[in-house]
Amino acid sequence: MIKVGIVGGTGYTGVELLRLLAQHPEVEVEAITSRSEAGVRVCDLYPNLRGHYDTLAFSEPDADRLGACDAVFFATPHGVAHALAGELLERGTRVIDLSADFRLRDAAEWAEWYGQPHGAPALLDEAVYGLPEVNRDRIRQARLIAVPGCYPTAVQLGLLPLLEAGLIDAGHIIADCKSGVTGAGRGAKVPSLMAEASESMKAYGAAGHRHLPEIRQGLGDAAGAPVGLTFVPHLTPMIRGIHATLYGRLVGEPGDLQALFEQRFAEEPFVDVTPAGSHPETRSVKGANLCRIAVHRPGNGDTVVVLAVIDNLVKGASGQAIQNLNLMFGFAENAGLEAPALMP
Ligand SMILES: NC(=O)C1=CN([C@@H]2O[C@H](COP(=O)(O)OP(=O)(O)OC[C@H]3O[C@@H](n4cnc5c(N)ncnc54)[C@H](OP(=O)(O)O)[C@@H]3O)[C@@H](O)[C@H]2O)C=CC1
Ligand SMILES: CC(=O)N[C@@H](CCC(=O)OP(=O)(O)O)C(=O)O
Repeated sequence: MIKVGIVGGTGYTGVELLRLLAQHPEVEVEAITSRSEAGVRVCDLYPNLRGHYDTLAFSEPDADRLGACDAVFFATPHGVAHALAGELLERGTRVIDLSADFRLRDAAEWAEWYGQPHGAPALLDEAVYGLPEVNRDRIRQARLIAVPGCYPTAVQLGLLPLLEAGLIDAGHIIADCKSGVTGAGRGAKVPSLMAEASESMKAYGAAGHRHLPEIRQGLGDAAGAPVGLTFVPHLTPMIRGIHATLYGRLVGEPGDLQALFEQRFAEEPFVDVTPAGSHPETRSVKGANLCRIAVHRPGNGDTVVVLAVIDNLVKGASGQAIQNLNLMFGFAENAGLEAPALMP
């Protein structure tokens, strides 16, 4: 058994880590932090966890307690992991950061998009981008993981086969994405109110969202050259889920696209290429650490359309974070992540 800590345990990704880790055979949650709920028992705030963590209580973030853990997850707003990660690594604790603090390789680009100076540029060289479908071997050796964002996970997985094979024009890619409201976190915000978000749908960030540089970085690696990407996120009246509709212009004759996708992900435990002609639904991945992908070529023309769905809190955050932990510690990659999706 290893001991883990969670910084930011009251938020949606924090409690999702707890839900998934309750089924993990190799992990014990040693510490969970919250400044606002310190002293409160986890099962009193989250009744779904009654019977699982009955003695575990939130505590103030404390470097000594966290530093006694084998690994610490940061499920916190941007900037928090910058301040604590270096000290934890020095104590021998591995760090898995669910925020964007270590996702961009360039500290100046991070500062530009996140509106504050990068707080730990010296750690960027060793941070590994935690997308196992691309970086599995590096993740196994890593001490510091930057878990990909939710939109970036769906968009990159959906486009990797096409870009790696050089089958689409990398200069003109479109990612039209929809998210459920838990993507905005648990903090009270007017756009997340039921009366604002239900029975309606809106785009946001069309002129430039902070996930744009992260997605461009990953797709550029896959293509071997900078990519041109239009990314437009939308807020939809779901609790969980990301739906990405991805458009690329084919260059030349692509062959069998269904076979290409099936072969690319044949060995991937958490990517499901759905049958030709299918349209995966967000509810088919709800609660599961899974990306389901369908590929279409309308009218046999020169546009390829990829549909990718994930649960933003699982493959888009906490499940993917645990997948990284499993690789780092040599556990079965699916430990704690075996539950199928919740339907209906
Ligand atoms: N929601 C999603 O779908 C996804 C979220 N992420 C990222 O994961 C991170 C967490 O997201 P989410 O769970 O939605 O966020 P929430 O807003 O729901 O929760 C944030 C948590 O961080 C704690 N916190 C806030 N400020 C600090 C601080 N300065 N020091 C220590 N703890 C702090 C809060 O508790 P308290 O204030 O009591 O200490 C709370 O527990 C974010 O970076 C988010 O962008 C990534 C992928 C998907
Ligand atoms: C619906 C909603 O507001 N979504 C969030 C992104 C979700 C997310 O988790 O972003 P990170 O992974 O980078 O933290 C947003 O658009 O900012």
